[in-house]
Amino acid sequence: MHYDQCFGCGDVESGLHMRTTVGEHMVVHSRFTVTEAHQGAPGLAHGGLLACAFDEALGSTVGNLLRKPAVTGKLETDFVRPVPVGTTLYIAARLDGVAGRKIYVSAEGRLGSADGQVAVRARALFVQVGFEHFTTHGYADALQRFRSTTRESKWDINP
Ligand SMILES: CCCCCCCCCCCC(=O)SCCNC(=O)CCNC(=O)[C@H](O)C(C)(C)COP(=O)(O)OP(=O)(O)OC[C@H]1O[C@@H](n2cnc3c(N)ncnc32)[C@H](O)[C@@H]1OP(=O)(O)O
Repeated sequence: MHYDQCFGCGDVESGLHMRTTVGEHMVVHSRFTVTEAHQGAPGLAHGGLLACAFDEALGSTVGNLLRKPAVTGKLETDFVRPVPVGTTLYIAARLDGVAGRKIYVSAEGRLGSADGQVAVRARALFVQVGFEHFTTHGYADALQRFRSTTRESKWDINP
C-alpha cells in the first residue's frame, strides 16, 4: 500500500524507503538499511526507527495480503541485538489471524541476510478502518492524494 509521502515506503528523502515482496507461504519480505540518519547511540540504529520499520513492514503485510485499509492499534517490539549503521535488516512478516476488524501480524528482522541473526521481533494488532478514517482525521482530500500517487501496479503482489 503506497503513498509517496509515507515515511516508511514513500519517496521522502529522510524516509526509510522500504520495499516489500510477498514470498512463499505468504511470508512478506521487507528490507531496511540503517543509515547515519537513523542513529540513536553512535553507530547504532535508534530503537524507535526500528519500530517504525516494523510498523511499515507489518502494515505492508496487511495491505498486501488482505487489501483492506487498516491502521496500527498496538505494536510490540523486542530488541534482541544491536543493529549497526550500514546493516540491512531483512524483515519477514506473517499474518497470524483475523478476528472481526482485528488483524494480528508478527515479524522478525535478521542482520545482513534472510538467514542472519535475529535482531528484532515484533507483533502488532491492526484494526480495519473505513476510508473515512483518513479523510476525517487526515487531509480531507486524502483519497485523491492516495490515487494520485498509487499506481495500480503497486497494488499487485510482487509488482
Ligand atoms: C485509502 C487506503 C489507505 C491505506 C493507508 C494505510 C496506512 C498504513 C500506515 C502504516 C500504519 C500506521 O502507522 S497507522 C498510524 C498509527 N495508528 C493510528 O493512528 C491509529 C489511531 N487509533 C485509532 O484511530 C483507533 O483507536 C482505532 C482505529 C485503532 C480503533 O478505533 P475504533 O475504530 O473506534 O475501534 P475500537 O472499537 O476501539 O477497536 C476495534 C477492536 O480493536 C480492539 N483494539 C483497538 N485498539 C487496541 C489496542 N491498542 N490494543 C488491543 N486491542 C485494541 C478493540 O478492543 C476492539 O476489539 P473488539 O471489541 O472488536 O474485540
